[in-house]
Amino acid sequence: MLVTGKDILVPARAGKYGVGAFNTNNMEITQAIIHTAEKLRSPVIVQMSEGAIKYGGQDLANIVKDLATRATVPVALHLDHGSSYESCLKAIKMGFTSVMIDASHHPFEENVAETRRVVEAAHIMGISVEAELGRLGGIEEHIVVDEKDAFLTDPEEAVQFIEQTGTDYLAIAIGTSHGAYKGKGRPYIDQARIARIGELTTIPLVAHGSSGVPAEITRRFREAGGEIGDAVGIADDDLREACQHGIAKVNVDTDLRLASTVGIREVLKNTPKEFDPRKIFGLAREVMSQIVEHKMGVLGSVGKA
Ligand SMILES: O=C(CO)COP(=O)(O)O
Ligand SMILES: O=C[C@H](O)COP(=O)(O)O
Ligand SMILES: [Zn+2]
Ligand SMILES: [Zn+2]
Repeated sequence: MLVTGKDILVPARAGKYGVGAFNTNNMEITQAIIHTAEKLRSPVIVQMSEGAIKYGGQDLANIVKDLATRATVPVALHLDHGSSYESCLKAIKMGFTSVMIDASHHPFEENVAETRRVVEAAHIMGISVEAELGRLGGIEEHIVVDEKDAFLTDPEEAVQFIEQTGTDYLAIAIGTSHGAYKGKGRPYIDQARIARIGELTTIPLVAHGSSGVPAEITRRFREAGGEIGDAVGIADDDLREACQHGIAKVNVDTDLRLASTVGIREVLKNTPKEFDPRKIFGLAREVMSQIVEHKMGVLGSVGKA
């Protein structure tokens, strides 16, 4: 069933488990996400970035909505990193049940004002809202922040921000970053900061940049002819702990990108005569489903629907 993000995330925060918010860009990714959720009786969030909307538009949103409506587990369709009020309203018009307004690169007061505007409009239509405070390290789609200049979310500011905006859930900067290169060794994730923000707040918290970049996937990627450097992601144990402290929405895109490319590369490499798209995208869908299954197990959302 198609529900709002709040319907899914409030019980997750209360029950101390995380719900995967997976980015989609096509039918196969959407199927891997929603069919796996159905199989595991897990709630799930399917998200589309503005880039995904540019690529797949209403066609893709309709695929998500259709699968969500026919699923018996709760599914939300969420706008990832909405860059403006207009972008959020456009997504709501397309049938999204949850939107993110990401004004985190603006000064605090402007972030509050822009977020408030979105919250007021979205709530009239029964849609829930994610906002962001603090900056992720690494590369965001709208801003490049040097690792050391990136600033993490201040707990007291988070409390003020939530009070002043009425946002339903809040993305916090805790050391994670987008993409396949999250640092060296075991990337830093500030558990004490999550715990402090968790103590001071009651709304669900959101972790961006939460792909695990599993070694087995990068190994297969290379083995099948792909080129990737010292890729590293967030450890499973770190995500488990974060969910104990208040993280309820866990964003994953990179892992599915890698998994689909591994599937496609393996078919093309191992069967050079193959040109049936169902074979080529079929394995990609299977590898992505395994990633989704693993993540749901780690986050503890299995059986919660
Ligand atoms: O935060 C994300 C989408 O908003 C995705 O993060 P990853 O790059 O770690 O998958
Ligand atoms: O956080 C960003 C997501 O990984 C989406 O990336 P994208 O804008 O390239 O679709
Ligand atoms: Zn951002
Ligand atoms: Zn993100």
